[in-house]
Amino acid sequence: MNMGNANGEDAIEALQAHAHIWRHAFNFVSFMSLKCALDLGILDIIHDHGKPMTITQLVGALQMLNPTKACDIYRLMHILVHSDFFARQKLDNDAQEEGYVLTNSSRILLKNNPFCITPTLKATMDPIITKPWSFLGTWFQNDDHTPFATAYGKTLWDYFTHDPQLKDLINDGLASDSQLVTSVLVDKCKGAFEGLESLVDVGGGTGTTAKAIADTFPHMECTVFDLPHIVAGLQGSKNLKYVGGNMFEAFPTGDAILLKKVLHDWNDKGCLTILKRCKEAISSQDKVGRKLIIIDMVVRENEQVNDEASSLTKTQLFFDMLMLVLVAGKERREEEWAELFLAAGFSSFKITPIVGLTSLIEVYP
Ligand SMILES: C[S@@+](CC[C@H](N)C(=O)[O-])C[C@H]1O[C@@H](n2cnc3c(N)ncnc32)[C@H](O)[C@@H]1O
Ligand SMILES: O=c1cc(-c2ccc(O)cc2)oc2c(O)c(O)ccc12
Repeated sequence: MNMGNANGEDAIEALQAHAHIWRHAFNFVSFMSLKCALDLGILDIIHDHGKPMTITQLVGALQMLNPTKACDIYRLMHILVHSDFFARQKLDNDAQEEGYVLTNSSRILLKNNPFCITPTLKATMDPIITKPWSFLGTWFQNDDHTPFATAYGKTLWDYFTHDPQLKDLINDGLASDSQLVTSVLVDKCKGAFEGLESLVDVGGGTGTTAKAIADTFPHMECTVFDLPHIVAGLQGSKNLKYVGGNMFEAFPTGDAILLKKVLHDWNDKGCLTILKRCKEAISSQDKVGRKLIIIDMVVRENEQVNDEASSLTKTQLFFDMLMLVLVAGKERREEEWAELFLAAGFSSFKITPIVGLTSLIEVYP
């Protein structure tokens, strides 16, 4: 673009640039509008209505709505239709009048959907979690560990100790996120677990994944290992137990160690320490078939073959930024994983994409 001497083509380019910039600058509007729809319970109201719901019916059903704001609900719905969280449908074949219905992206947010990810979304949308993003620029210029630490003067883990509500919000979020991945895992990736007599889910949180594995493989002894305050008071079952401790020190051994969304919380140095501990733990077992199983993202940077692949990569990069802002972790590309495995002394690995953003990585001693 010629900066000094604007002509018609320059102006068109500038207008396109404006549109591009505003579209990105206002990405938060879809996010906040969706948060508002969740806060007002609009998704469940439209679902419970059972057929396309007109704006008048929706306004009538929003019992807490201040009547002076009723005329603005259509504006909220307008942006959410554009963001593909709702669609408009004719009330019936002959009718002119339209009503709102849910789309695939909003159905998964309904309370009774078994794969509901609303808790994860609520955690990510919480003002305590969104505030550190404003400190990203400051963080690049200071010595703090994370933008979260710049915002609050402490790590996310330390924040949890004085705000158990935030801890519960994030843990519920991670547990809800586990449901979908885990159900695909024990169905489509069953082979990865077959033949294992014992498995330790290190950083296993409240045990959503290990419970599903223990139920699918009743002969497998499963252990959930996490920080003492995370597993305190949790009840195991016949083939599932909880153990508290610090994974940087020691953890129980088994035929397989599982690390699900644990390594993305740590920088390379932290990951290397955890991976070396895992290598020691499975190497101490004198059996064939021992392995480390990782469930995490493998960022697919060079596969922009179509819009869907490119949008998947972009979402993975968003998560990468989330890890940078909250916990000094990162989402890794295949080459980055390979380097870590090699440095920790593993001999080989195999990646199997599970669903959407996440992959299963089997790593061999
Ligand atoms: C992102 S969460 C993943 C939880 C679970 N694996 C999942 O997929 O939902 C990371 C987990 O690592 C645990 N963790 C963090 N530091 C730990 C440590 N030093 N020792 C054991 N667990 C730890 C956290 O408590 C948390 O449950
Ligand atoms: O707020 C989060 C969200 C995630 C998360 C959710 C869904 C995914 O598919 C991947 C990651 O992970 C988090 C995390 O690991 C953490 O330590 C704190 C917060 C979050």
